[in-house]
Amino acid sequence: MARPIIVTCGEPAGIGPEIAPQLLAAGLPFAWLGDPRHLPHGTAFSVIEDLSDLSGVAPDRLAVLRHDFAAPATPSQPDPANAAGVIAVIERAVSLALSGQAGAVCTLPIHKKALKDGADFAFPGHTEFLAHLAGGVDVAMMLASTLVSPPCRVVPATIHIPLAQVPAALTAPLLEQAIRITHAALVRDFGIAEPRLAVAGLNPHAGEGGGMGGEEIAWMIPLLDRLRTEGLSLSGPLPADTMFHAPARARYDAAICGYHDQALIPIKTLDFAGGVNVTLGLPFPRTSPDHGTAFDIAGKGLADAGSAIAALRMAADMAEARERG
Ligand SMILES: NC(=O)C1=CN([C@@H]2O[C@H](COP(=O)(O)OP(=O)(O)OC[C@H]3O[C@@H](n4cnc5c(N)ncnc54)[C@H](O)[C@@H]3O)[C@@H](O)[C@H]2O)C=CC1
Ligand SMILES: NCC(=O)COP(=O)(O)O
Repeated sequence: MARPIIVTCGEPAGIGPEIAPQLLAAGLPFAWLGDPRHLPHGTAFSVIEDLSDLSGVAPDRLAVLRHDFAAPATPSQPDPANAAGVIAVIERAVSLALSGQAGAVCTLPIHKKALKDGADFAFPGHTEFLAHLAGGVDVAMMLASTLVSPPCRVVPATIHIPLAQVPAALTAPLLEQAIRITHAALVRDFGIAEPRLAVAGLNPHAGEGGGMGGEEIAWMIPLLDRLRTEGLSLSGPLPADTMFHAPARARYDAAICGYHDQALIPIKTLDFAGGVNVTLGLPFPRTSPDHGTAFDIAGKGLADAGSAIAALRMAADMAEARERG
C-alpha cells in the first residue's frame, strides 16, 4: 500500500473542518491531523495512534490523528487560543513526512492574520513556513488547474509581498531560481520530460520595446537567452494579458510570473473549483486547495470540497511519481 497522506486541519474556524470528511470521496489513504472536537457534528471518525493503524479504519470513516487544541471552534470566529495548535499541526505533519511515515502533506487553509494575531506567526504563508521547516530549502509556489484544458499552471516568482515591493524584489537571480525549481519539479513530480516554460513580462505589453518599462530589456531577455543556451525551453518575456487564453496555454506547461496576482488571477478565474496549490522544491510533496478559510460561509454547509479533493489526489500522484523515481 502507498504511504498515507497527512492532511492538516488548518484554521478550525474556517471551512477546513467541514471539508475534511468530504475528502473520503477521493478513496485515498489519508489521515486528518487535528482536534476531533472541531469536526462537524455527526462526522464518522476513528482516532488512530499512529499512521500505521490506518489500514484498520473503515473506508467510510475519517481517520483522525488527534492533536488537542486549547479551545473548541466557532465557525468564522478564529480563537487566538487555537493559533498555536494550527502551527503545531503543520510542524507535526512535516515531521511525519520528513521521517518517511507519510508520503505527502496536504494542508487545509490557514488564516494568516489569525495566526499572526494569536501566536505571532512570523511567516506569510504555508509556503515560506514549510521551506523553513524543511531546513531552509529554496521553494516555489505553483498553482495548477485540474479541470481545464489545456491546463493552467502558474508560478509567481515573488510570493506574499506588497505590490509596491515587487519591482525591487523581482531580480534575475530570483526569476532564475523560480525557473529552475519549476523545471525540476515538472520533470520529477509531474512526469513532463522536457517542460516548456513561459515567462511573463513585468510591464504592460512586456515593456513594449522599452516604452512601457525597462526590466524586460535590462535583464529579463538576457537571463532567458542565457538559460536557453543550457537547453531550457523558455518563451518570453510575454505580455501577461495575452498568455492565459486556451491557445496560448497550449504552448507551455507552466507560466512563471512576476508576482502573486499576475499568476493567481488567471488560474482562480479559470479553475477555482479544481485549482491546487503545490509547493515545489520540498523534500516531500505538499499540496493545498487554492482557496482560503472562507469565513463568510464557514459552518453553513456551503463549502465546495472539489479543490481540496483535487489537492489530495495531486499529492498522491506526486508521491507515486517520487516512489517510481
Ligand atoms: N492554502 C491556504 O492556507 C490559503 C489561505 N488563504 C487565507 O484564507 C484567508 C481568507 O482569504 P480570502 O482572500 O477571503 O479567500 P477565500 O478563498 O477564503 O474566499 C474567497 C471567496 O471564495 C469563497 N470560497 C472560498 N473557498 C470556497 C469553497 N471551497 N467553496 C465555496 N466558496 C468558497 C468564499 O466564500 C469567499 O467568498 C486569508 O487569511 C488568506 O490568506 C487563502 C488562500 C490559500
Ligand atoms: N494565495 C495563495 C495562498 O495564500 C496560499 O499560500 P500558502 O499558505 O500555501 O503559502
